[in-house]
Amino acid sequence: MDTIFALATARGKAGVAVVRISGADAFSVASKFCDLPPMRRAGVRTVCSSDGAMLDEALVLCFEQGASFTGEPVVEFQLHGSTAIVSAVLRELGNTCARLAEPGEFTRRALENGRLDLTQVEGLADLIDAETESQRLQAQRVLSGAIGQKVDQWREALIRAASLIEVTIDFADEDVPVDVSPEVMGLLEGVVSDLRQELLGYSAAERIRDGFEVAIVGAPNVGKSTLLNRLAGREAAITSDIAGTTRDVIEVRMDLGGLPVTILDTAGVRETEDVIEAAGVRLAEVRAMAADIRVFLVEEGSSPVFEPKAGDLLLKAKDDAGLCGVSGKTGAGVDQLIANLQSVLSHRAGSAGLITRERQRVAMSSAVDSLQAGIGLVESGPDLYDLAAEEIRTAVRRLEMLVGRIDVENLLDEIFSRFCLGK
Ligand SMILES: Nc1nc2c(c(=O)[nH]1)N(C=O)[C@@H](CNc1ccc(C(=O)N[C@@H](CCC(=O)O)C(=O)O)cc1)CN2
Ligand SMILES: Nc1nc2c(ncn2[C@@H]2O[C@H](COP(=O)(O)OP(=O)(O)OP(=O)(O)O)[C@@H](O)[C@H]2O)c(=O)[nH]1
Ligand SMILES: [K+]
Repeated sequence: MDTIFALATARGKAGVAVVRISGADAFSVASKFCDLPPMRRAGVRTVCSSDGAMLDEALVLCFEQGASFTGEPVVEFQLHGSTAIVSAVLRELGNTCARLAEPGEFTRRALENGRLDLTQVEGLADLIDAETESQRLQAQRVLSGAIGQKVDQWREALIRAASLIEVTIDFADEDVPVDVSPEVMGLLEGVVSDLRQELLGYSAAERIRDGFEVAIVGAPNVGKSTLLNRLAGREAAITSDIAGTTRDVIEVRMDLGGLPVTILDTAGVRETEDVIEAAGVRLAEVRAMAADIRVFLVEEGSSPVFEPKAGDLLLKAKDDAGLCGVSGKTGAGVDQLIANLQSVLSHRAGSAGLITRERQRVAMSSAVDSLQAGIGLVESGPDLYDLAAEEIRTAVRRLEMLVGRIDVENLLDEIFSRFCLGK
């Protein structure tokens, strides 16, 4: 396998830039640039090009095979974070037998060497993307390997269930010594109930990953864009006293007490002859209905533009004193609105479980399907035990796919192409 290298830190000026080399030839490649310090002991070294010219005074760090992030021999050059130094070092590395890594290739090697399972790889990708506290905590839980640990327990229970059944099949026409079905049913039902519990936490976890959506809705000119701008702390949307100003859906991403939230400003809802405005109104309704919460701005004496759902907030519009509503203009009531949104959303976020991706959900729910089929077959009696065992083995395979132990080659390109270079 090739020895690879890449800049591991972000491109551009920085205090320090880390260039990582991984692969069987990492030490011989790196030793062309300087003497290598002992394993896992940072050493200050003058890093030189092949013609002996100094490139940088750097910290150098070596990791031995089997005890590095990738599992391969790894060398890190911790350089001054100068774009010129980084370019020179990468150029010189290109003249060795090593080649530039593809995005995610270090992590791919960590997966191939069993340092991480596939869910951990996904957790790592989410950790790199995490922008809020809830995203960080969720990604770290997944990166810790918690899903893999559960899969190991479930797998053990299912393999025991399958082997109990198989013993019975082998006894076919003779007298079966004991009825295994109670124990088998107990094992299968236990796993199904655990899997169902995990599936219940998916939608909240997926929200934490992608962000919750809050739509501001109301009649034209009630002050939706002004409120959005107040929440965003900047002029994200055009405001004016002309009704029908906003036509597209305007999105502002915010960190609401650690939760990722996208606030949507939508077109004011009214009957209109203007075809473009009418299209905006339809879009507003569709997006607002799909959001997690709607904030209705309602003027004195009017009613909400459409039926609120449970958990939606109804506020008096343009309540400049903030007595029972909100004013984007003065800011009155805005802190209370933020607190209310935060409380509703953190309640929903609280039900998040371990699985955060559609791929993981599909693997788990197809395992549940097989196990339910298996349970039905076990209930029908020993004649169908061979089919039941087959369903249980299918469920085991689904769980092994979940952690990437089997059948994932076709998923990897897709997963790793989204990684940044150097990860
Ligand atoms: N400089 C640097 N910082 C970094 C990384 C890196 O690669 N380089 N990481 C990259 O993502 C993260 C740390 N991840 C790592 C995970 C495992 C090992 C490692 O060498 N593990 C060995 C030894 C453990 C030990 O010393 O106790 C092992 O598990 O056998 C290194 C980095 C974040 N910070
Ligand atoms: N007094 C008062 N005026 C406000 C408040 N919010 C907005 N306005 C004014 O009301 C007018 C409409 O505000 P916008 O924020 O554009 O209203 P909108 O609901 O986004 O309007 P559309 O995009 O047309 O649906 C502007 O002239 C604002 O300055 C408020 O809280 N108090
Ligand atoms: K307006």
